[in-house]
Amino acid sequence: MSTRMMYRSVGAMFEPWTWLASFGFFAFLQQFIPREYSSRIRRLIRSWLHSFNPYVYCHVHEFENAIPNTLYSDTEIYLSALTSESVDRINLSKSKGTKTMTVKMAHDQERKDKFEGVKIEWTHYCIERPKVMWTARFETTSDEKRHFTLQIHRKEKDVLERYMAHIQEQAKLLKRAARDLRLYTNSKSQDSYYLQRSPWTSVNFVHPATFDTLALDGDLKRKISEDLDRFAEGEAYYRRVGRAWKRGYLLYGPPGTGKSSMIAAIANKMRYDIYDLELTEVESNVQLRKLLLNTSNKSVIVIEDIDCSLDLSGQRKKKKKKPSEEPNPAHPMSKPSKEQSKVTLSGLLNFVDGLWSCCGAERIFIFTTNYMEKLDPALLRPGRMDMHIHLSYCTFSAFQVLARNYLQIEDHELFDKLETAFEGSYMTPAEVSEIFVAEQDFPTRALENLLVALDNHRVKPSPPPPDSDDEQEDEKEVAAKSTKGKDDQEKETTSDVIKTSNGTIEPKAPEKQNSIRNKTDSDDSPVKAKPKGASETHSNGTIFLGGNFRAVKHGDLDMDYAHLSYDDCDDSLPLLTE
Ligand SMILES: Nc1ncnc2c1ncn2[C@@H]1O[C@H](COP(=O)(O)OP(=O)(O)OP(=O)(O)O)[C@@H](O)[C@H]1O
Repeated sequence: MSTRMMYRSVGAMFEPWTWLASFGFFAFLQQFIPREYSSRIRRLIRSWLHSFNPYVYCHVHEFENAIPNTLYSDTEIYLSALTSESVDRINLSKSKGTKTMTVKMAHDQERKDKFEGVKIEWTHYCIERPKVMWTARFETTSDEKRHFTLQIHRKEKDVLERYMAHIQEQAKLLKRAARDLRLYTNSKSQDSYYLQRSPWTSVNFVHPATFDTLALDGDLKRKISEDLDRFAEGEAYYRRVGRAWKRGYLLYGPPGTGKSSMIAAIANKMRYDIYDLELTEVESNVQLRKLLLNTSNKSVIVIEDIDCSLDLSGQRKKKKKKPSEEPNPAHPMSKPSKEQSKVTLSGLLNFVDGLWSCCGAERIFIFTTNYMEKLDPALLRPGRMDMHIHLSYCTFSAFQVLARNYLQIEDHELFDKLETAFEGSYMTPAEVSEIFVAEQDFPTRALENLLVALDNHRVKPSPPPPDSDDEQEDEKEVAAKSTKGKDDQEKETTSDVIKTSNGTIEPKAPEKQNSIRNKTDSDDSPVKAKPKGASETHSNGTIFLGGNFRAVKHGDLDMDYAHLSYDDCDDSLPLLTE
């Protein structure tokens, strides 16, 4: 070790008190002076030395009373992420099965940091101590004691508390960013489902979608991103208001508009694992609950195409079977009928916001559907899904994101033509991106092909016919109820505007706009009748309405809430007038 290094490691980096101790000064003192005097001399020397030293020192040990000190690991993560030119040695490690490498500060390395304008210096120490292991062979091993020492000017030490809180916060974010994500499935086709200890099987989740690559209306993207940030930071808030720390999003829109991509982007942003729940594989409400209990915190629980997963809309209306028709569970040959063993709507609702859903924290539930109007209103009720996010056909601004990602162009002479062509055309982002992938090296050709394709997509794709008799019955029922009580019913609205919470009104092309609806507890008032063409602002100030949306009141059982459906929904739904 060079003299300079020696000086650094033993002297300059230690506080003066430690410096003296390291030279055995006090041991020497104790040998010649009686104990009571030596400790007094120690105290005097210490205060004398401190009066010269402008710094205070703070030690963060790896263990406190043999218990791991979380402040040490947070500091380690935080400091390892700080770039420093003075670093000449670092420790690298990687565990089996992880994709990320860990960078740690080596012994005697220092890092300089600045917080609120105050300079802070850190040094890492690993002190090796020989240790005898009482094994059969009397092995001698070494035991490392590690700690960080922080040096800060005496006058500035008031920032310490805030600084340490900042370190913990940053370490939390860094830990989250370094996590390997997993994608879980409950699909039985994987391995022998029943032989596994967990009802989920998983693979590493690596998906390139991010909020930057999502082709969405910029405003919508910002709103979702901010909502997620608020949620991630919301532990104290959720505790204060007495709500479970979870959030629900319903993504709806035609196929190929980015619902799955958005789920991946959300998981990547939050660094949450994804639990892709295949509802058709779940045999009972009890099994559904078990699946929920086996999910981890910080996770996204997804049910894709919820309208196709189960016949949720019809189940509540199914007639009760006569006792003679019910299978007898006591009978040895009796098998549960398909209907009996399947998940029910109430089972699913409990899964989302029942008591069991609160066992855990930081969970995001996401349901997706291509046909919002097929969903049971109970699923749409405020409090269940906090946000309804409409992903729709590609707009010019969404196209610009795709052009940047796929063709790496920000501008082009054909952009003006394309902007006009996007109006009144119904192409999904998936269709646009397919054209771009095919011509990825020829941007001009890609844009020309897109112009032709936009022209061929002037007719709006029609919605699929109702799936089942049940559905038609449902709709008839809704229609019958709607005409009965006209007083509290809603009206058709053909407004082409969206009113924002700050009062501005923006023109919107119907069905071409991604929209978002906040569903909060204050949002449960029935939709009032509105004159034709009116837009609506909810009591919570959230925008919604526009285009040819039609307000529909669900008079179903416990429904006290109305949702807004498309203008292209089944015409058997009555237009509601005052
Ligand atoms: N909004 C978007 N932003 C970026 N890429 C998109 C978007 N929408 C679709 N794509 C592209 O199209 C492909 C299909 O999109 P995705 O699977 O996310 O759509 P979806 O709405 O989930 O469709 P489905 O309802 O059929 O499941 C994706 O791989 C992605 O590349």
